[in-house]
Amino acid sequence: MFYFAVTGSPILHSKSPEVFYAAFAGRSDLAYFRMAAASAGEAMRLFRELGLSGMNITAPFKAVENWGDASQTETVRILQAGNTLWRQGEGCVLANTDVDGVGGAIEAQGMDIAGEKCLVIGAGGAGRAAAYALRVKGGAVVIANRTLEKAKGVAEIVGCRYCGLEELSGEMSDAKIIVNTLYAGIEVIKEEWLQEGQVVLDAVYQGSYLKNLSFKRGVTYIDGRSWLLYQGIPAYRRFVGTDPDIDGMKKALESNRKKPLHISLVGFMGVGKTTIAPLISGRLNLPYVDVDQEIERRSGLTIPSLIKRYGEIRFREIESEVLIELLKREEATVISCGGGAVSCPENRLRLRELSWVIWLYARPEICVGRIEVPTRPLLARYADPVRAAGELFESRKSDYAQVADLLISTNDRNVEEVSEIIYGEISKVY
Ligand SMILES: Nc1ncnc2c1ncn2[C@@H]1O[C@H](COP(=O)(O)OP(=O)(O)OP(=O)(O)O)[C@@H](O)[C@H]1O
Ligand SMILES: O=C(O)C1=C[C@@H](O)[C@@H](O)[C@H](O)C1
Ligand SMILES: [Mg+2]
Repeated sequence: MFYFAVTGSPILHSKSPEVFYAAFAGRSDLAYFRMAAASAGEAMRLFRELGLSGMNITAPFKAVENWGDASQTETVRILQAGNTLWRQGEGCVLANTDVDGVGGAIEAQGMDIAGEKCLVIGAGGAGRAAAYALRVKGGAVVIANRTLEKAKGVAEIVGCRYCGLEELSGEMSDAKIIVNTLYAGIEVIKEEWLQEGQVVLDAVYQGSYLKNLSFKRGVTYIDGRSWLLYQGIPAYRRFVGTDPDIDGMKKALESNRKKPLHISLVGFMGVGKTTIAPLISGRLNLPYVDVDQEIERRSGLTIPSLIKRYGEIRFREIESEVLIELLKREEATVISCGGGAVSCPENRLRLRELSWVIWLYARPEICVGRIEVPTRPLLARYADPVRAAGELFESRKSDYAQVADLLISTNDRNVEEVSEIIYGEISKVY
């Protein structure tokens, strides 16, 4: 099994998993998920700990100083920013496929960049890549940023002009290609500054104000999905070593997943599902149900005595019935699952269809440290429960990875901190 992820903050909005699963074209040995992280350092630790083969990196983690250990491609060295990390031998390589993304998205519209004035707004990792891509293709580039020093720094690297945001209206008047790399919600372009014949490429791929403005002004609008596609193709080649299903990727980008109603917590035993569910429920003002507690309530037996009396197979059937019934509720609910619920394919299918699936992760030895091993039928019989937990986790890892919308590590954070991250991510998409 090979594991891939996309990391950034926020990250739940990312369409990279949809695009990569389409590119995988049904290969069952590849899994891809979103990884929440407080810093690039945390993302790198998780990359190693989870044995990932590759990772896409989005804002705000693209700066090269975050990925000090990785060797760099020539473009990364020039731009000091990267978005694609993969394993090579004992080490990792960092590349910048945003450069391909910008060129590909504009050229797919049949547009020539050479000789055209190009205005790039924002001087973060994506802005740098855009300015460089346009410059390399012969565009006359200007980079605009709120902090002038940052724009100046990029201009020096790329060999282009720079300006502050107060000069935007003037610079836009004769620009042909305008690239927005600012976060969704930051609106700096006024409608009257746009003119017919211009092309706007947006890094944002959902709910950008520029889409509507461009439509009103007769401007060609290319949304971030096209950029995502053309940066994803070379990233896939590096990750997998073969060509992706590009038509499948395009279709995946065009289709919008129906927003699920519920929020489910999955993950290994002791990771914090039961403890964190009521905290999220309080934050989002939604009811919560813990599947294990619900089974105990209905059966009048504790989970260990239920397994002892009827066996694990029967327990799994009951768990599946209860979980699927809860997922079919019409009222949005926070559902905390038992650690093994994801092993059943039908459960995984339903979880994905009907809920945002949050994978709470902690190293197996941390999980074991949090539980009372003698009360756990799946671990108590082993002389070395940490080792047994490690093996059980490995055997379920692909199930968690394939079902998860979002991984959050509980290794080094308390339950309130975990709950806040989930709230922050969910409240942006819910
Ligand atoms: N982030 C954390 N930091 C420290 N302790 C934690 C953390 N998360 C959970 N715990 C503690 O670990 C123990 C196990 O947590 P909890 O019962 O919520 O796990 P679970 O994921 O529901 O496990 P299971 O799959 O066995 O039901 C509890 O005592 C809880 O207070
Ligand atoms: O939203 C996303 O998933 C991404 C956006 C861009 O930053 C890309 O550069 C990144 O690789 C993935
Ligand atoms: Mg529990």
